[in-house]
Amino acid sequence: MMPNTLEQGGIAPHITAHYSDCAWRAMLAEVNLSPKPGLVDRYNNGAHRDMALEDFYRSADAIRLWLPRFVEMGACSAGLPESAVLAAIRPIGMACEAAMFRATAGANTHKGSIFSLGLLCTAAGRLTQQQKRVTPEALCRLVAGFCEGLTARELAQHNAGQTAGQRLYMQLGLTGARGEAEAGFPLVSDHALPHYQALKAQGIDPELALLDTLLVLMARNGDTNVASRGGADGLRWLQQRAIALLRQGGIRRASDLYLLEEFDNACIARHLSPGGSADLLIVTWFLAEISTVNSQTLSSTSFSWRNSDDCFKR
Ligand SMILES: CC(C)(COP(=O)(O)OP(=O)(O)OC[C@H]1O[C@@H](n2cnc3c(N)ncnc32)[C@H](O)[C@@H]1O)[C@@H](O)C(=O)NCCC(=O)NCCS
Ligand SMILES: Nc1ncnc2c1ncn2[C@@H]1O[C@H](COP(=O)(O)OP(=O)(O)OP(=O)(O)O)[C@@H](O)[C@H]1O
Repeated sequence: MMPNTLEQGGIAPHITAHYSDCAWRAMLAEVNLSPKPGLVDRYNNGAHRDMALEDFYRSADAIRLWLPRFVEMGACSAGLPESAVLAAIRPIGMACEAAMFRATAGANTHKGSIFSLGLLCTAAGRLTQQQKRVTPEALCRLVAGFCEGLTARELAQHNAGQTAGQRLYMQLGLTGARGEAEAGFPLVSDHALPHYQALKAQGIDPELALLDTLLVLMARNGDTNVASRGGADGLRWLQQRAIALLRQGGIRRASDLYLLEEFDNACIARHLSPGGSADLLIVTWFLAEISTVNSQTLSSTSFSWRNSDDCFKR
């Protein structure tokens, strides 16, 4: 199914394109970032046997077609209570997920990213329609509003144990992607985003800053991807290793990258991949990019973004 064009709820097309392109570039920035522990990147497929870099590009391109629909739905539903919005965007999320699985012949490349970016694009559409400033704080607060009660509804009360996330809530109490969204992405807003921005302000190369920020997320995140493969022990091991690397000084220079290659090899040997932290890194990049764009420029200019190849070219 191809996405339908919805009535735009009054948002100029270039603004819809800006937020959806930002989300698409966030996915490319994450997957191109290398070397990442356990994850698919430009160097290898990490601890994954069913997907490779090209699948991520195909997946991101398939998702790209659906991202404007989230922004538009956010604008169209701007008069509804926040609690009604998730139900309005779920069919778009499901269709986008189906498009991702078709593009990758069944591999789960971006399920968590669709969920988080879909919510953020919807929030951007709503704020724009309401003529409010689109800031990281406002976006995260709105996502929390859209997801209020989600953990209780889908994990605590009606948990059929069908998905990895539901099973891990029953086994370990992890709330995964739902819990992070419902809390307004606190790992991103309180830790990853300020960390990434502070490193860049110190003049650290943005790619190294983003790799260090991935470690910050891995050190704290109750990642259901890691727990579904390695259980509580695997999650603890991965968090401890990220904490140790950060305590040693983290990733500041190109000469530190071998530490991530060693971490990658150890993750591959244990068959562990921090997919949830990768998703939160995508959220971090998206919010960092949003906060650098002046909203007045946005309302008067037509954007032509860089080609995907420009994202973290080596
Ligand atoms: C809520 C979702 C993510 C449920 O998936 P599931 O039950 O498997 O939960 P789980 O928490 O394991 O999340 C799935 C993915 O999220 C990511 N993830 C895992 N842990 C975390 C974490 N702590 N923080 C953020 N993301 C995480 C991973 O990539 C993982 O593969 C989602 O697939 C879903 O319901 N999709 C339907 C589409 C939809 O609702 N769209 C509306 C909003 S766009
Ligand atoms: N670069 C990346 N490499 C791997 N996973 C990523 C990357 N970026 C994001 N992810 C996230 O990780 C998830 C994929 O993880 P995983 O392969 O463990 O899931 P699965 O296929 O459902 O489980 P399994 O492979 O254990 O059967 C996706 O939902 C995606 O959002």
